[in-house]
Amino acid sequence: MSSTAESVPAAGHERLWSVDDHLADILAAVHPLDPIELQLPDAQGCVLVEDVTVPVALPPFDNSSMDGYAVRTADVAGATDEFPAVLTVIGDVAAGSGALPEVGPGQAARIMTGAPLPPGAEAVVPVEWTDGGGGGAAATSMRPAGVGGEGASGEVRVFRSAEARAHVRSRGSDVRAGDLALEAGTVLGPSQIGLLAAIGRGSVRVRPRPRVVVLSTGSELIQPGEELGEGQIYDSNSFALTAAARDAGAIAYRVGAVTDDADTLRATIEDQLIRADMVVTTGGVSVGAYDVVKEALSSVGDEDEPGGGVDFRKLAMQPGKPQGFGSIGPEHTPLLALPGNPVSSYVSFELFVRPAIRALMGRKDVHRPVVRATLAAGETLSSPKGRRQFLRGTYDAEEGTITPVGGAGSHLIAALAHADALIVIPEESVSVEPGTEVDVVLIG
Ligand SMILES: Nc1nc2c(c(=O)[nH]1)N[C@H]1C(S)=C(S)[C@@H](COP(=O)(O)OP(=O)(O)OC[C@H]3O[C@@H](n4cnc5c(N)ncnc54)[C@H](O)[C@@H]3O)O[C@H]1N2
Ligand code: MOO
Repeated sequence: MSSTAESVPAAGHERLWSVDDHLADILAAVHPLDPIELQLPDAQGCVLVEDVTVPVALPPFDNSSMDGYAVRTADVAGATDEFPAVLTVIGDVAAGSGALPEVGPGQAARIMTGAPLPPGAEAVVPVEWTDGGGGGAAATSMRPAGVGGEGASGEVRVFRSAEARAHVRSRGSDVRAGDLALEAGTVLGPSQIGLLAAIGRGSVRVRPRPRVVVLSTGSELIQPGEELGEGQIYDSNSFALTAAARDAGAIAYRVGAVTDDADTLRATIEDQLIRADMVVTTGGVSVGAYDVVKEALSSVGDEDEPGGGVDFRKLAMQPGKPQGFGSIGPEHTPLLALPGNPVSSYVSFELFVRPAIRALMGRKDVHRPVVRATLAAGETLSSPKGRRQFLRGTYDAEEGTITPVGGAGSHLIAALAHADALIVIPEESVSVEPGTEVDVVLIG
C-alpha cells in the first residue's frame, strides 16, 4: 500500500505517517463487498442495493381500527345514551375474514381491529359506544365469540353517531402500490425489515456483512479460564476485537492466540482466508526479536501475488504507533496488523478497522461521531510532541464535558472498560489545560 499524501516530518530518524494518511490509504484499498440476495432476518444491518417499490398497497384493504360494529352512518345519526340506535347484528367480521356479510339498512356487523370493512358499512363504532349487545349500559369490551357465536347476532344499541370513515383505515393510507418503499443505500434496521416483510418481500439484495477473522499473536498468551503460568497473560485482544468487529457490523471469527512463530502464523492465516473478507491480527508489529507478524507478513505475496503484501509503518499517534496494512492471499484479502498492547489494539481498531469494516459493508457512515467537549480533568494533561494522542474518557452529553479515565498507558485495560469516548489531543499540543475544548470520539 502506498500513499501519495505527505508523511509527517520525521521525529528523530523515524518516518512517521499521519493518522489521516494511514486511514485514507486503508479506505482507498477497501471496496464494498459484492451484493447478494439475503433472507430478511439475515439482512439486518446490511445496506440495501436495490430500490424497493411497493407491490401492494398498505393496508391492502379498508379495515377497522377498533373492535366494534360496522354500521351505516344514517342508521346511527343522532344516536344518544337516551335514544340509542338499535341495529340488528348480522354476524362477525374477524381479521382474516374472507367472505364478508353485506350490511344493509338497520343492520350492523360486529367487527374486530384489522378486519375488512364489510360492504354496505361506512363507519365503525367502537364497542365502548354501544351496549355490546348486552342490553345494558355502555360496554367495556366485547363478549368473546363463544360457542354458538354469542354476540354475533341479536341486537346492539349504539349510543353515539359516527361520521363516514370513522375508525376506518383506508386502503393505501400507509403506502400505495408503486410507491418507493426503501431506496438503495438504506441500512436495514428493525423497522425497515418490518416494512419489507409488510409488503411481502421475503428476501432483498444487500451487501453482506463482512467476515472478519481476528487472531492474536504472542507465546505468552493463554485462554481465559486456564491457569496462569509463569510469565503468561490472558489473551484479551482477540476477545475485545472480535466483539468490536461484531459491533461494527461484521460476522466475526475469533482465532485463538498464535505462538510467536512465523511459519505457524503464516499457515494459520492461510487456513483462515477461506472464510475471511478481512483479517485482523494483534501483536508482533514492533521492533522486538519475536515480532512475528512483521516477520511473517513483510515478505508475503511480493513475488506470488501481484498487488499483495503488507506494509509496516510507524504512525504519528499514541497509542498505536506501529501498524501494518496490506492484502494477502489470492483474493487480496485486506489485512490489518495492529499493535499488541491492549489499548493500542483497541484504539487502532476504532480508528482503522471499524471504518474499513463499514466500507466493506458499503456504509456511508464509516466513522464514529466526533463532538467537541470541555476537558474536565483535575490537572494539566501532557501529550507527546508530534503525535496525535487518544486518551480514554467518559463523556457527559448534558454538561458537554469529557473526563479522562486512567492515564495514557497502553496497557490500561480496566480504564478502557470504563470509558465511552476517546479524547483527541492534536499532534501540535504537548499539554492541555482543564477547561480546554477538545475533540472527542464517541465509542460507547
Ligand atoms: N524498542 C521499541 N519497543 C517498542 C516500541 C518501539 O518503537 N521500540 N513500540 C512500542 C509500542 S508503541 C507498542 S504499541 C508495542 C507494540 O508491540 P507489538 O505489536 O509487537 O506487541 P507485542 O510485543 O506482541 O505485545 C505488546 C504488549 O501487549 C501484550 N499483548 C499482546 N497481545 C495481547 C493479547 N492478545 N491480549 C493481551 N495482551 C496482549 C503483550 O503481552 C505485551 O505486553 O511495542 C512497544 N515496544
Ligand atoms: O503506540 Mo504504542 O501503541 O504506544 O502503545
